[in-house]
Amino acid sequence: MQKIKNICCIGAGYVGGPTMAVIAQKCPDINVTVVDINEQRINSWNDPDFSKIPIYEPGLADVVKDSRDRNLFFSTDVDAAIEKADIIFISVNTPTKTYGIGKGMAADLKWIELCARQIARVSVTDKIVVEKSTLPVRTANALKSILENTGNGVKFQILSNPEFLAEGTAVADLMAPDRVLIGGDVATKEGRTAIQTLVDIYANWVDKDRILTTNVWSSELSKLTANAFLAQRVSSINAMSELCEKTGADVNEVARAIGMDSRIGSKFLKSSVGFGGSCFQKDILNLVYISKSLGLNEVADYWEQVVIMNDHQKNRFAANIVKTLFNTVSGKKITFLGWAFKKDTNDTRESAAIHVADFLLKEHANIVVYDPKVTADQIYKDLDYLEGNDLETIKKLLTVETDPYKACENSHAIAVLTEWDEFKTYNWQSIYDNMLKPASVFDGRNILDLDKLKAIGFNVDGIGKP
Ligand SMILES: NC(=O)c1ccc[n+]([C@@H]2O[C@H](COP(=O)([O-])OP(=O)(O)OC[C@H]3O[C@@H](n4cnc5c(N)ncnc54)[C@H](O)[C@@H]3O)[C@@H](O)[C@H]2O)c1
Ligand SMILES: O=c1ccn([C@@H]2O[C@H](COP(=O)(O)OP(=O)(O)O[C@H]3O[C@H](CO)[C@@H](O)[C@H](O)[C@H]3O)[C@@H](O)[C@H]2O)c(=O)[nH]1
Repeated sequence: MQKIKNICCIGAGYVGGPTMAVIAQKCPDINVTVVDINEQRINSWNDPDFSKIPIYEPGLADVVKDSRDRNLFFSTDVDAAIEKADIIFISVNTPTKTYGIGKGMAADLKWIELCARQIARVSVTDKIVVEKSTLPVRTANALKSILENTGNGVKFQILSNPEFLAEGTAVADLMAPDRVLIGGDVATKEGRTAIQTLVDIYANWVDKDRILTTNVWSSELSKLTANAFLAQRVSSINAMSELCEKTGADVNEVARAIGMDSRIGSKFLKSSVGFGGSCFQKDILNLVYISKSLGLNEVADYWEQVVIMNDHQKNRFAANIVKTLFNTVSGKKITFLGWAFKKDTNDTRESAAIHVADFLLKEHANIVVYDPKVTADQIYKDLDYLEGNDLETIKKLLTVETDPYKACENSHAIAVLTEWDEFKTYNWQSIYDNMLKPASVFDGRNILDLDKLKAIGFNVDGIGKP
């Protein structure tokens, strides 16, 4: 078996950065170089102040501190890292296509293909190429064709090793994963050897029973399937939340009751303003697109409903704010607590907050946002790309505060968009005293004690609450 000395990871994002930091910490004999074309991002990873690394994840700064400049390196020199690597992880973004065939559905594989062509051009020794990005099933075929047809005659083995970490718990998930999935060419000896090489790396800290090996297509499809199932649970409980509101049932009680059935399980049953994040919607739409492309229309429709339900949930949360505030929010100050798509991350991609803000801005509301980890710059960027929005107007209507109490002052209503723990510990009496009356709270995460808020004098609205 080949002794692995150098690993390269292309893409220093939410997956590449944390994943490689953990590999470097757990495998001190291997040099791990994470490369990216985004110079600013690489500079932040190399910042002498570890609190300034570009991704906020509990525990991540310490892991990076442990290995950086010892056997963990961040660089923009992609060619050099590829050249010396035995294993290359591709961990670049694969967002939904915004143009051409498959627009709004298919995964955009532009960056994946660029990586493959660069690996082929630069490589002068045999390499194992690992798909770490989430990819449509059968992408390994396209990679193989590019690597073999544009390369220098060296041999490539392609593995699929999807990442299952969730943001906010990335380090814990990487340290103790439920499973590590490795797909490869099980039909050939070289394929099996490549699979074993990657198994051996993970086996440095992951129990062998949790390392699963499959054929490459099963591995690629399992990633999309896992996200579809997880998102489906959220949409399912959110669908029930609307029914709860109409019938006097409480969605938390329903979730608890069904979750105690061991066949259903209690996780991922938290009703919310809707799921966000860069993965769920993108991956389901990709699954829908693949199914449609294969003529499986019923399969496509089944999964598309998960996204349709999620859009409905975000819309009805925003519409309920307007309705409750006497059918007009024009000129009214509404405070958003939270902007990130979930707690313990500074990631805002597809956050429900963006959608709710867009809805309320179209109703001419004045919005003030407080989020403990998201910058004002990021918030404006998130709104800038929405169709029909003009940033100058938005900046007049939406402001960002770094003090939550100030953000709530003189406001008509507070909407909780992210489940940050600190929101639970605020002095809600003092917040109430400084708001306009009637003062409303719309808890899009069901984290606040609504009875207590009601006793203070707030009008309260939770998700799926009678
Ligand atoms: N974010 C998550 O929690 C998560 C979890 C599991 C899987 N995934 C999947 O992992 C992949 C990466 O996701 P992410 O959230 O880390 O994305 P990201 O946007 O945070 O990072 C991707 C990085 O790749 C870089 N990049 C793009 N093309 C490049 C090229 N040709 N050469 C060098 N660098 C290049 C970009 O500059 C960017 O910094 C996606 O396929 C995603 O679906 C994400
Ligand atoms: O009961 C729940 C659970 C989650 N959510 C929301 O769902 C979204 C996604 O949450 P989560 O799955 O925890 O975070 P992600 O970082 O998006 O992780 C998902 O997407 C990743 C990218 O593919 C996968 O690797 C992970 O396994 C998968 O959980 C967030 O907006 C959550 O607030 C709920 O509303 N209710």
